[in-house]
Amino acid sequence: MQSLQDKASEWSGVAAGDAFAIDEGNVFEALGGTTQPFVNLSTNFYTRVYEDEEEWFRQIFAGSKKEDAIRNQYEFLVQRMGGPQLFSQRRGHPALIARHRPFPVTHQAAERWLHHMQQAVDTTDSIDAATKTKMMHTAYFLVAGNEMTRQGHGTSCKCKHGESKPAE
Ligand code: HEM
Repeated sequence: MQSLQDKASEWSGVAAGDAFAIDEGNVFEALGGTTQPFVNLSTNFYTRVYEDEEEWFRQIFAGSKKEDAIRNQYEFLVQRMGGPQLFSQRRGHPALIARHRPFPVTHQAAERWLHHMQQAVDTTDSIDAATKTKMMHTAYFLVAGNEMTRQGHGTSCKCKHGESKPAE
């Protein structure tokens, strides 16, 4: 039987090894050991989300204040990229699948999320090119993994996430 990781690779177009490249070094330290690059990235990302021209997408985030969403995300990213455990200290275990259960994370929403994250990553100068690629690989992989744990997703992904990846 195909493992969850194999499926995530197939659906996201990202090899499992590439998805975990983020763990090869300490990204937090490599970017200077401060929260600033992650604050910049999350602010950039959520500014795009909260100003999205697509109302159906904006609505998914309507229950959260932008500043709170930014903080939740950057604290998670700092921790995931090898920095202090800011997210867990304040919010507890990340449990991202459970935390996303209240939201309609449809395939279309996942595509839109990735689109904004790609744009945010591309326009955040405090992150170097190699790290940008690694971060997006991980994001594609996570989104694919999240999708397949959702009920009712009986068909496999027909779109090629890999095609919209940044050039390497
Ligand atoms: C697939 C598309 C996704 C959608 C539509 C989505 C949507 C949301 C929404 C509506 C929230 C609540 C905002 C808040 O109050 O913090 C949220 C929170 C969050 N999301 Fe996502 N998300 C997606 C993918 C991801 C991915 C790939 C990651 C991992 C990098 C992620 C990480 C987080 C984190 C850390 C939080 C804060 C959770 C908390 O503190 O309760 N999300 N997301």
